[in-house]
Amino acid sequence: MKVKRIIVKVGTSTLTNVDGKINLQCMEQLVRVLSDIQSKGHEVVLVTSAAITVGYSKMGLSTRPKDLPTIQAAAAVGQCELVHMYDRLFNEYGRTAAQILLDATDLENAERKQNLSNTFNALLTRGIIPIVNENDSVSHTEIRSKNKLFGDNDTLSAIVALLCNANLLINLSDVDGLYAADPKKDCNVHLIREVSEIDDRIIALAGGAGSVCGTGGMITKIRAARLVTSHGIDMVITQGSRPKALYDILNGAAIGTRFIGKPQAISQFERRTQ
Ligand SMILES: Nc1ncnc2c1ncn2[C@@H]1O[C@H](COP(=O)(O)OP(=O)(O)O)[C@@H](O)[C@H]1O
Ligand SMILES: N[C@@H](CCC(=O)OP(=O)(O)O)C(=O)O
Repeated sequence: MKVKRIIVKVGTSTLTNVDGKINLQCMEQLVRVLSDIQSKGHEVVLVTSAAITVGYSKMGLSTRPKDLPTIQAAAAVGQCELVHMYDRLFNEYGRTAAQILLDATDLENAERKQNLSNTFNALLTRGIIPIVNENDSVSHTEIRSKNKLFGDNDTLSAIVALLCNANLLINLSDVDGLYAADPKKDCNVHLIREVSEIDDRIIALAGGAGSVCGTGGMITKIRAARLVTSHGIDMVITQGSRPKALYDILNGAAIGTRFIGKPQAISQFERRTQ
């Protein structure tokens, strides 16, 4: 297996149970697989959602709050809980994790963007696993989606993939990949295995979020795929409840839906390791 720099994004629908609490079985398996992949020499960045959902559940609320201050308070509570659990689990496997919270303004400013890129490189080259989320308690681009560039963790994961010159972006969701239509609305649709061109036809297949806690749905995943593939990075969407599939993906198996990076654009990291 060639050494790769991999970004793995996991969605709220995968990481939480219906009551909003962390799905510990899923998180444990994911951390175990990521730790193992890292032991094999790969560099791993985890982009995690679920802070808001885990937070409002821990605050004793039964549904997602509607007002911004309470949503942002929930994000603060949930992020603390998420990172505490990730840190404990990565420690169990002898790994060191680090938290990075960012928002659009960090990337608009050249100096902040460079600092961020340097931080990722410093962590990754030391074998530390960055755990990334949008800084929801400070910014509200994600929550209100005013900013079209940023605004959800699918997009965030794509931006992190570019910033880190990653080789591969893997998006773990509650579906097996991109279907010909939303499989929660039409159970007869087929899974699309490979997409080499993200055109209007592909964009038209994508619907919104499939659960109350998911925010972007398939459309933000396709936009993320369009961003990374235009920079030569492949993206795979697959089922998050089976993290062991990550081994097969790294071995080149046809798992989920693979969006093929444009061949003319090879990432700097690829050039470094060729
Ligand atoms: N064409 C499609 N193929 C697959 N899933 C789709 C499609 N259109 C809409 N969806 C919905 O997108 C959902 C995944 O997005 P989302 O709910 O935001 O999850 P996550 O929390 O993983 O980001 C699926 O559960 C599904 O209902
Ligand atoms: N930053 C938010 C996640 C927003 C988001 O994009 O969620 P999802 O669609 O589940 O990936 C949080 O941590 O709750």
